[in-house]
Amino acid sequence: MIRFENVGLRYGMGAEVLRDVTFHIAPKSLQFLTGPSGAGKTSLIRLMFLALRPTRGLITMFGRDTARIPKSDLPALRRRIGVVFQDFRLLEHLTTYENVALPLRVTGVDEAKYRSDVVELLKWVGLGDRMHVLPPVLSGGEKQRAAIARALIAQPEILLADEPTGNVDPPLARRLLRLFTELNKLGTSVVIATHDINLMNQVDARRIVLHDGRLDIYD
Ligand SMILES: Nc1ncnc2c1ncn2[C@@H]1O[C@H](COP(=O)(O)OP(=O)(O)OP(=O)(O)O)[C@@H](O)[C@H]1O
Repeated sequence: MIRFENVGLRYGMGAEVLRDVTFHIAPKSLQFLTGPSGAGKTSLIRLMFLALRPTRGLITMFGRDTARIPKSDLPALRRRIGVVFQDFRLLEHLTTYENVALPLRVTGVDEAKYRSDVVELLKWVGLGDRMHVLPPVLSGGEKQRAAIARALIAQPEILLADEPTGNVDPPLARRLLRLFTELNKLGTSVVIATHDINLMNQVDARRIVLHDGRLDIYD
């Protein structure tokens, strides 16, 4: 689904933060992306979401060379990828329900067609009773789950989650992990960026490990 071949990335004139990165995210796969702080996990996720372009190397996404994808095709391609950002990026003037519904609303779909899907998904992530409040009233863990629901509402083929358990206590982290493994069993590829060893030890999944911009894979 997503393939990197000898990808390098540098910001401006700085040193390369990713070097000769080669890997493949297979359909229906589950993997952790890990490594010390500053190793390049967020940068790698931004490349996978087409929010950044590599300085060198080849990235193919759903079989297409991303360097040749016209800008006008990017929104449709991005809809096939769900992202949970480290800082949630919820819109504060919209309710939880409206935030989660937004990816569908912007495509012009009639609300009557998706209302029950949004409600069902919010219940699935445990926010059934927090649908109509604004993000400033939500706890860190609730914001986290709202961000996960928003990433999933358009039924992406792949979910990229950047430190999705960074702001929650261990029981909630385990619950979120269960949510991701359930989602994976339903057929979605999942990439979880984390440096939480305890979390990784709970699931037998592939580990993509970044060290100083280079990558090792432990299947
Ligand atoms: N916009 C940017 N401009 C310049 N340098 C950047 C930018 N974003 C990240 N970097 C640098 O790239 C390197 C990798 O950062 P990145 O955020 O990808 O690492 P990370 O593994 O996600 O870290 P963390 O676990 O702390 O979130 C760091 O040295 C960082 O300072």
